[in-house]
Amino acid sequence: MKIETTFIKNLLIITPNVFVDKRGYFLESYNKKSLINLVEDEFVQDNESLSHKGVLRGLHFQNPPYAQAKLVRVLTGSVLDVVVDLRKQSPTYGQHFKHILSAENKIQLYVPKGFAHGFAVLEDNTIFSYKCSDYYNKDSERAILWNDATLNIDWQIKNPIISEKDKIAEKFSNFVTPF
Ligand SMILES: Cc1cn([C@H]2C[C@H](O)[C@@H](COP(=O)(O)OP(=O)(O)O[C@H]3O[C@@H](C)C(=O)[C@@H](O)[C@H]3O)O2)c(=O)[nH]c1=O
Repeated sequence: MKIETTFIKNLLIITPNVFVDKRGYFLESYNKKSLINLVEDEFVQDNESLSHKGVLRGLHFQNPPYAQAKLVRVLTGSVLDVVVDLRKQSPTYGQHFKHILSAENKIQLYVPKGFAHGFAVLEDNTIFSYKCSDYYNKDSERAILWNDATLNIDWQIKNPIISEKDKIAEKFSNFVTPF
């Protein structure tokens, strides 16, 4: 497993070792010990979503004390994954990081607590899978507007398909971070 740091503190790119043989492949999708001292979260919930090409989900987070760290990956298809640093003491507060995650590259992102997370779907039948360090809590769900001008994110798709909830998400310009 290769673990790479990014320009945003504690945000990691994880590339698993893939063992290919005549049957197909094998990989360890999560190994707590390999991430020791880097990822201290205990993951308690696994989620999966299927999306069509052109879907955009995000930018989501849960308020403390229900904040979630996430370990995200793609099982089929591909996405542009985007995270925004919401930690007010962070030198990269308000900045975003993006990376292509695909069934082909098998890359995972470790997104600590204190980030908003979203993704734009680049292929039909994209299955997105992620581990979360806290349970879903409907009352603490928050969303920041994906196309807020202040964030200046190039999502690489035009006129995305988004949920009604995400259409009325908060503007980052009015946003007060809970982290
Ligand atoms: C996130 C979630 C949703 N749900 C339900 C609520 C709703 O009826 C349905 C669909 O939920 P949503 O529209 O919020 O799904 P979605 O827009 O895919 O939400 C997800 O987006 C990505 C970007 C994230 O980072 C995730 O943490 C999560 O917020 O599933 C759960 O039961 N458990 C969960 O953990």
